[in-house]
Amino acid sequence: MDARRAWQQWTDWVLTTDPAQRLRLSMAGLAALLMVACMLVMNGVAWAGLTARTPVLVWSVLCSTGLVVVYVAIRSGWSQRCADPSLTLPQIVYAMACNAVAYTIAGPARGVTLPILAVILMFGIFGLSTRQMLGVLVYGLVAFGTALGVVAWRHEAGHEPALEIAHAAMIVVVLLSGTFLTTRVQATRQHLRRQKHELTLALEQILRLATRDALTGLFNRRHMLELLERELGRTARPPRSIVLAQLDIDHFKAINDQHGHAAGDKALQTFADVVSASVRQSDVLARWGGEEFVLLLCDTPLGEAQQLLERVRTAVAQAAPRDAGDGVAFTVSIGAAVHTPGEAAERTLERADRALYAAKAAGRNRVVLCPGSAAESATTAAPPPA
Ligand SMILES: Nc1nc2c(ncn2[C@@H]2O[C@H](COP(=O)(O)OP(=O)(O)OP(=O)(O)O)[C@@H](O)[C@H]2O)c(=O)[nH]1
Repeated sequence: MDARRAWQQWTDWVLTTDPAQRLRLSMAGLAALLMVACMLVMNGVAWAGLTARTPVLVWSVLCSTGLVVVYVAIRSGWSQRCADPSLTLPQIVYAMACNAVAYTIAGPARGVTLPILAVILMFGIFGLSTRQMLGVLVYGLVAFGTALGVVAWRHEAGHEPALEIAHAAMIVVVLLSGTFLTTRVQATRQHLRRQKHELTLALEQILRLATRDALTGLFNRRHMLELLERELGRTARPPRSIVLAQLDIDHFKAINDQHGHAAGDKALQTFADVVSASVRQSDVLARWGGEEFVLLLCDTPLGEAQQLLERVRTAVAQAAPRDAGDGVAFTVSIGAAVHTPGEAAERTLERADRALYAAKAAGRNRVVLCPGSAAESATTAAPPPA
């Protein structure tokens, strides 16, 4: 395979692989580089005659096997079945075991393994929980305690009790600082996660306040106008049939006057619930202000809209006495207009409003449709009451 094709394949892989998986493989690659550097140092020590070559060679084979196993487990996707697909804990446990063994076979050069222990622990800072890191601390103390014991027991070349005590102290310091740093980083990450969660909730609330009516939970006028502009501004072939309806509760002032403002509020909520339950999921209902509401019916021919609005009117008349409290009954008058392609939302709403006036003038509790274009409607809509 030529270099250009290999490069192309690699860049394709980088572009198509999930970023989290790429990060896992990069981290595993970095750990592999560290192990390879460690193996080079150990083999250099052996070649320099400071220690026996065979144990170092066997150790190198074991380290390489571990690297290959981890790489295959991550690259094949197998590791994604695990709670931590980066396999941070197994990698750290294995690397520390290799490091402790290196300490016992490196002869007088065993001090070189200690900085490597510090680097291994750094990998845990972002990937391990505080509990896991405490486990690693205990495991490290046992592993390196055993390694120090083995060196002392074998009276290795260059074994100096004072030097071993210094090594032991260094190992304890490295393990304790690694654990301390991990707990600090974990606490900071937890704090950031909590803050992020709070910000998300605050943003959701701001969005709700900006787009919803506080009393009924329906969209507010401002948001409905945005929706209308977006929906009516879309061009479609053939043009879609869109109907806009204005709904106004009849004699609402009387409800407030006879039953109090709280009963009026409850009636508005009941009205919103009843109408929402009577329309389709795709229809959009908004509180326009006071006891006025606007309903957007997309992809709805006039005949179908008439049936739907009649259903809404009947549902309101039937449901109100039951849901809004004793004696609070009300009806709704509805005026609707078909949107003409290219017409501004305000114009269609004006025509729907004129139809609403006609419904009120004709005795309320009824649906009046204003079919056709703006020009046509001027003749078909009933005039407002004198
Ligand atoms: N309880 C309550 N009342 C409201 C709210 N917003 C507006 N109103 C009241 O709604 C009433 C509207 O009265 P009008 O505009 O005279 O209309 P109406 O009595 O429904 O008469 P028609 O529309 O002609 O059938 C007023 O008394 C407002 O105070 C609200 O949020 N809660």
